[in-house]
Amino acid sequence: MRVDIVTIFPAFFDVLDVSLIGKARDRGILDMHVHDLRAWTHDRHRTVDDTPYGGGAGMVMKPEPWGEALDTLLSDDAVLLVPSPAGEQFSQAMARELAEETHLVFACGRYEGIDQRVVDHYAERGRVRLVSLGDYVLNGGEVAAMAVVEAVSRLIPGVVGNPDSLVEESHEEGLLEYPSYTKPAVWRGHEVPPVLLSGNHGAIAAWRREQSLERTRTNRPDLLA
Ligand SMILES: Nc1ccccc1-c1cnco1
Repeated sequence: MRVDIVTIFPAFFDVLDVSLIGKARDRGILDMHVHDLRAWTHDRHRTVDDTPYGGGAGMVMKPEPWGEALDTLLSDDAVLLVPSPAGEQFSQAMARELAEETHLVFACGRYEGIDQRVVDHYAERGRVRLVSLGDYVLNGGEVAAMAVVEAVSRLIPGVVGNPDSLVEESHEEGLLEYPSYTKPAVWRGHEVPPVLLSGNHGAIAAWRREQSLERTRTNRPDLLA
C-alpha cells in the first residue's frame, strides 16, 4: 500500500518513522510519503489560506494549492481521505475496508477547513471519503490522519508480527476486549483472576467471553444494539 499525506505540518508525522509503521516502511510493506502543502504554493509568503466568502471568523484553505497537490499525488486507484468533523465516523469496519486499498491520499486541513470545491472537484473524478474520529473538535486533520494510518496499517499483512494478536482486539469482533493480566500473580494485594492460572483453556475462554460481554454492556451498550 502507498500512503500520501498532505499537510502544512509535515514534521507532525515524523513519529511514523518509529514503531511498527517505521518497520513496515523499512520492509517495503508500506510506501508512505508526507508532503508539505506549501510545496504547491508560488507566492513569496507561500499562502495556503484566505478569508471566508460570506464572512465569519477564521480562515479557509485556498483551493489552488490543494488542486496542484492532489493532481500530482492522486492515482486512478486512490481513495482521497479528508479528515473532517463532518465526516463519516471512523470505525474498525472502515479500517478493514481501507486496508484492502492500494493507495490512500490524506488531505489534512487546518483553520476552518478546505474550500469545499476541492472535495467536490475530486468527488467528480474519484473516490473521496470524509472521515471523523468522533464528536469533538481538533485543530486540524493531522491527529485524525495519524489514527487512521495506524488503524489501517496494522491490518496490512506483515505489519504486525503475530497476526493472531489482531483477532482478540477490542472492536475486532464487535465487542470490547477482555481485561489482561501478567506476572506477578499478586500486585499490591490485587490478585490475578484464579481462572487465568487454572490451565483450563475452556474455562479461560468462557471467562474472557463473559468479561468482553460485561465490559461491552457497561461501557458501550451501543455496540450490542
Ligand atoms: N475537528 C477537526 C478539524 C479538522 C480536521 C478534522 C477534525 C476532526 C476529525 N475528527 C474529529 O474532528
